[in-house]
Amino acid sequence: MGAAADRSERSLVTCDDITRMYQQNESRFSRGGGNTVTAIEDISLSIDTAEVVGIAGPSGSGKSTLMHILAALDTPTSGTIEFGGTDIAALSDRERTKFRMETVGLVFQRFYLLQSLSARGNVALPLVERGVSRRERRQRAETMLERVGLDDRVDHRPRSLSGGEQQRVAVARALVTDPALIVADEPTGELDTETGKRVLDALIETTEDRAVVIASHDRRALDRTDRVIELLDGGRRE
Ligand SMILES: Nc1ncnc2c1ncn2[C@@H]1O[C@H](COP(=O)(O)OP(=O)(O)OP(=O)(O)O)[C@@H](O)[C@H]1O
Repeated sequence: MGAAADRSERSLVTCDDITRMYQQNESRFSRGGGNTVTAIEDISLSIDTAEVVGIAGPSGSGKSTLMHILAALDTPTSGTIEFGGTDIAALSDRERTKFRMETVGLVFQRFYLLQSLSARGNVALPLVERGVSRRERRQRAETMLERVGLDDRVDHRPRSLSGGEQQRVAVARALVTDPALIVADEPTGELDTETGKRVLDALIETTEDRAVVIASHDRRALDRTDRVIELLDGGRRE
């Protein structure tokens, strides 16, 4: 599908012909001389506000590469990505980091929770750099933990929580800043059916005013989305 045809008035994120290449075996002694791997090629897509979009495709098809670009963690080698009218590739690294912190919530399969902090402390962390007062941070973190069904676990450290509970803490942390976009890479990967469902409930329930993108191999997760973008060998499968 062409970029123009895939665009709508309510578009939050628009990618036009994005390609991401990686240099392999690059070293100081063979600068630019390594093999080039094209992870994604000429992908165009648009994501609307309040949409839940799945990204599917076999291993190596480019899902994670696309998710990193959608999350403004990485930029394409060519093509453009616009987020609410902002050209992401035109930002400096510092500006892009600031933009990401204000706009995107990340949920990855490895939860990246800090072991030294309680569940509440982990969820409150993104609010520290925003200058939110300690009292309000605690309150907002507890509200968010309640929303994901962990109100009885607020004082627990991550290592005393199950995998599913840790993933729900990660979801609460991604939601606490009220981001316009949630980018979730394999959020239910290692979870049993019931726990996976709870994680998805927490992610999807709150989508009235935000978009959610979920990359997954898990059919049960993809079935919960509004539509699925299928990748194959770095391109969109038609
Ligand atoms: N940093 C990198 N350096 C070199 N090649 C990379 C790099 N990251 C990804 N690739 C390559 O790009 C292609 C797409 O990888 P990507 O991780 O996006 O796929 P994926 O669909 O997420 O796979 P999986 O489902 O296994 O996680 C693969 O061929 C991979 O080997």
